[in-house]
Amino acid sequence: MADVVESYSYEDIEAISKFLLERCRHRPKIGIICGSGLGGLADTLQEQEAFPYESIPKFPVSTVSGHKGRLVFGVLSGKAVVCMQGRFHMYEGYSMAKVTLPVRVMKLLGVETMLVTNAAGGVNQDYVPGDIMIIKDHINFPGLCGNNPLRGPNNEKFGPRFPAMNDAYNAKLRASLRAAAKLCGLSDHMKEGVYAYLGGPAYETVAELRFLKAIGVDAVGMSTAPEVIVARHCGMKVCGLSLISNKGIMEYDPSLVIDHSEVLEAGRVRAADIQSLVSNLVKLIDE
Ligand SMILES: O=P(O)(O)O[C@H]1O[C@H](CO)[C@@H](O)[C@H]1O
Ligand SMILES: Nc1nc2[nH]cnc2c(=O)[nH]1
Repeated sequence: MADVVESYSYEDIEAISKFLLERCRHRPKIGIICGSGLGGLADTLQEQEAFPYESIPKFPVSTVSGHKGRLVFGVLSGKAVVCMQGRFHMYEGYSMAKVTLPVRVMKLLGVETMLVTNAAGGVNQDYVPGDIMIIKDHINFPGLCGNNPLRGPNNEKFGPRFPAMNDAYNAKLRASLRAAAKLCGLSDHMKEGVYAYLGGPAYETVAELRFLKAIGVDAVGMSTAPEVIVARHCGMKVCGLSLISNKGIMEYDPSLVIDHSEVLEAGRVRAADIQSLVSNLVKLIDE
């Protein structure tokens, strides 16, 4: 017999989206997940209607600093959007079902296009803190060992048992991100590369970073891939951005350390640029 994996039924998710739709007048087709230190974007929405996670039935709560813990609806560049101002991570102790619950809720709210953002360590030696990487592809390390967010009974109402992931990050949206970067004068800071999702919460050892570099990883973090897999499974178009918050430490030099406050500081430094990049992207998205 199969072991038990935590899951939410379609009806559970429908009930959460109904709860939100009954209390909110926006009908967003665009969803945005704000990474560590990048939640300021949600504060810039016009006509905001915000729901603290504690107020939403069956929702997990944010436990990591730099993740405020609110679902914020509003208007950005003239379009209705919904932002997760704070995400959930497996290292917080949440199941994959909880980590990805908001994505399915967004699907039932009517979201068709998802922008996922994160803070990540630079593995590619050409990357410097402050660079913004358009995610071209990901490597889902926990997933390679079986901890995929789609593990467990498949709900056909969301998508197929065996979804394709070769086109996870939409090529047209990636082109729109490049165009948006040009519009706001950020082209020189833009990169495009492969994100590796590791479980965390420990940062990488030198050997792990050297391994990631050898296999073609450009940036590393502890999020994003589960959300993207679930979003693609239910047919959303997806694009992603990693703010390179720090350089991966590839040498045995104890004077070099990485700390979450450095990650949050990188977000503060680039906050206005990320906000203008995302608002230009939203302008370019066809609804
Ligand atoms: O991926 P986000 O949530 O942006 O945050 C990244 O930054 C935190 C570590 O500093 C980890 O949570 C990592 O995943
Ligand atoms: N795993 C991981 N996550 C991060 N998030 C921000 N920086 C890093 C990093 O260097 N490693």
